[in-house]
Amino acid sequence: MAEFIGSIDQGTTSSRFLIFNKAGEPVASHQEEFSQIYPQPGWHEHDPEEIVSSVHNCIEGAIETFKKDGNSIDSIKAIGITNQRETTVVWDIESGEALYNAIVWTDTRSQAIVKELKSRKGADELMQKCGLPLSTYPSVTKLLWLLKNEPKVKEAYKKGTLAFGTIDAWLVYKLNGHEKRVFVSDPTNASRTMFMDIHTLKYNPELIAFFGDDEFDLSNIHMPEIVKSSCEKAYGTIASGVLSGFKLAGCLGDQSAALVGQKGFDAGSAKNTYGTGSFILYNTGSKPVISTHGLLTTVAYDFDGTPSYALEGSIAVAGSGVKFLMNNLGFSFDSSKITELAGTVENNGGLVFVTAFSGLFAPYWITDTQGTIFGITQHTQRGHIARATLEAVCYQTKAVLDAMEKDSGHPLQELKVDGGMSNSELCMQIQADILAENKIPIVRPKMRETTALGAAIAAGFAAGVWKNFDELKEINTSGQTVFEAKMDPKDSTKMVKRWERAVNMCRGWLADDE
Ligand SMILES: Nc1ncnc2c1ncn2[C@@H]1O[C@H](COP(=O)(O)OP(=O)(O)O)[C@@H](O)[C@H]1O
Ligand SMILES: O=P(O)(O)OC[C@H](O)CO
Repeated sequence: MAEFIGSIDQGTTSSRFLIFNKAGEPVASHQEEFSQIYPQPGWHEHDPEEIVSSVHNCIEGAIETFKKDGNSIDSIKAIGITNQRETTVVWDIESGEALYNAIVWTDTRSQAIVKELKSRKGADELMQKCGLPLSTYPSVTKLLWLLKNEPKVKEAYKKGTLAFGTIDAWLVYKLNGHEKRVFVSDPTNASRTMFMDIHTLKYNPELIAFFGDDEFDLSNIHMPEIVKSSCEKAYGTIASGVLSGFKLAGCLGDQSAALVGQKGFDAGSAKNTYGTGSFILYNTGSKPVISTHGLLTTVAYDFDGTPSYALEGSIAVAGSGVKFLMNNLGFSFDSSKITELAGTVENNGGLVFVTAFSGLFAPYWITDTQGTIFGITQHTQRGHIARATLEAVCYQTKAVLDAMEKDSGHPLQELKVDGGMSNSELCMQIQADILAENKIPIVRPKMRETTALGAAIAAGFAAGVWKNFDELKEINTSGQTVFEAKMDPKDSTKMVKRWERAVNMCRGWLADDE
């Protein structure tokens, strides 16, 4: 009988469920967008219950197609989970009820907390221990904001019933049903909290103590047990719906999942996923490399207790810039039309859009700024703004790749790409052009659901559908598109210099009390 693997992909803007065959081809899928809640400038929330119900809906939708095509659900051997990382959920371990909306990774409300933490003794050593710099991005600062500002959260802390988790932990907990109390997280997700020691893949009491204070001892909060990314027993089974009783057997944060789905298993291979944000992961093998050039150190995957690590360049705004032009400025109703609009002009017309909606992440880490457009004249058209929005991601990608080259000492051979925005041919060509001096080809696979594929691989290893990396070799290899630079490197270098000038000019826009 044919064997299939299910994959839950819980992203920042939508949830999906895909079913893959052993050749790594998706045979059925369903996708659902959910609400983006922006209560104040800089705040970004999701409803945790809506996230769970969107996942259930996607499972039901994909299974309907799967069955209609004559397949039996008994041929689904296991289910993997991949998810937006850092996004923070707090719930009461006694009731299983969420105590606040999920605070999304893009949210910058914890800026004052970050500033205070940076002044504490030991702040300089955090990076060596957990691989992340102090910023509003990791989960810990969101948790601290909730403890300090939300009475229900404080109350649960005092009662000793406060549970904290990233989206993977919340989903596994809810899919299993509250009664079973399956409370786990994998190292690729746990490494994004700042509580996990990047060297041991365990919670580090020194890190937990660093973030506490006289009022809050964080060791009193229930945190998920960290288990391998691929594991038949730890993740439990789905408790309700059409896949009730089916095993959850793998879990990876979405950016790690994309690296796995792109089969970036060799040290030196790298991918960029252009989704809501854009995330470049560079496999550094079995040793964590701590960046001295503004990158993060993260766990790439841990299938069998011998983890692989990656250097990461996190860019906060990619597709969300496209969505901003659509939803806030009314430029179009469809993402692909933004690309068309950008194609109506030959160049950016002198415009640089620093899309710093959450400040600028890697490799800059600038917090005292906001989105800024430079170079507007009477000549400026909507097409120029659309083009500058696409270019912003590509400039930041170049800055990250240059930092990776410095940290690793090796130039990158090729950049594998995926994610919603990689559907834009124009954007991928701009990317290749902006990298003209680096001569890095952009390689886009035909099947671009690589994040979901990565989670399916994690679950498939646990269920014995695949046994080793060699068996994955042929998956998703045909029909790739390669984008090479067409621009003269002298011209792209000029563009990059203008971008760097714009980045420097936007520093310091936000005053201390803003
Ligand atoms: N043709 C396109 N051109 C530009 N952006 C696109 C295109 N298609 C999709 N996108 C953008 O990609 C993003 C969705 O990508 P996806 O990988 O699904 O993100 P996520 O996993 O973060 O939810 C959206 O922000 C959307 O605007
Ligand atoms: O939703 P994405 O694909 O932009 O990914 C979100 C990241 O995991 C945040 O770190």
